[in-house]
Amino acid sequence: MRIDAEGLSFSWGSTRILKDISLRAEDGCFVGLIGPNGSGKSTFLKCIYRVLQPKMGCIRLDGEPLSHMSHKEAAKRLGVVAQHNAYDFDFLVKDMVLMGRAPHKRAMDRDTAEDYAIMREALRQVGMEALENRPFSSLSGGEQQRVILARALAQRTEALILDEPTNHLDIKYQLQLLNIVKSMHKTVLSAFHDLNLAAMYSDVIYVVKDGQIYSRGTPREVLTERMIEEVYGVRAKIRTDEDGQLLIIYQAK
Ligand SMILES: Nc1ncnc2c1ncn2[C@@H]1O[C@H](COP(=O)(O)OP(=O)(O)OP(=O)(O)O)[C@@H](O)[C@H]1O
Repeated sequence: MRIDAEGLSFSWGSTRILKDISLRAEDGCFVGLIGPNGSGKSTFLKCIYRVLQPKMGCIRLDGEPLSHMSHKEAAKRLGVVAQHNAYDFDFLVKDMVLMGRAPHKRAMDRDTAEDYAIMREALRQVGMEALENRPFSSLSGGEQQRVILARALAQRTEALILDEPTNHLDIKYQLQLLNIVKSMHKTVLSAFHDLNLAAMYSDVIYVVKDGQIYSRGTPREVLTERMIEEVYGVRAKIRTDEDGQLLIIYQAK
């Protein structure tokens, strides 16, 4: 599924946060979104997953305006793994993941054997199958993040929006989460702070600075010493290892 954002603008009061941002994620493409703290990455992703309403602009899924779709219809097509997972009620892990099935059901439908099978498969994919009966609140931050990914996987959407999905995860699970997502060949739009991870997993990277797109292209085109200096104010060296992987090495001064 292709995701297009065209001319998105968003303000908090009189402060303009997003200034005419356009982005395209082609079908099956992993798009990384990078930029400094406060540059507008989360705000942009929230406009896509409809927590925020852009002041101007249009979001289309395969050409169809998102604003014409019901929330349920959109949730069948877009799954979300966001940064903060605060819930007013405590749920069991299995119930959290079963919530991912909701867009595929009517209001009072019971969970079917197929829903349970999909829930267990999703928990297995993130290595959490042994914890299905634990209260979500009793999990560590990283375990919670993996359950949220399992819920998005159980939703069986064509596209995933990831807002700093590896925030609480140790390096093994950062790589595991991104490997799982990458192996599914879904359309992915993911914010990253770690530029080396962005380079490893993204087909295309958009750089956001002050609510605007500063540059876009392949990791090799975008992740330059000049960009890192101009956008982050940090000196870095870009190297390529023997496997052709880009390496960003930061300079202390
Ligand atoms: N409710 C709000 N009211 C006013 N300003 C807000 C509100 N929420 C966010 N902002 C501001 O919007 C700007 C963009 O925030 P956003 O969370 O989109 O940035 P980000 O690029 O995702 O940052 P980070 O990398 O730190 O997560 C920031 O300056 C932030 O302070």
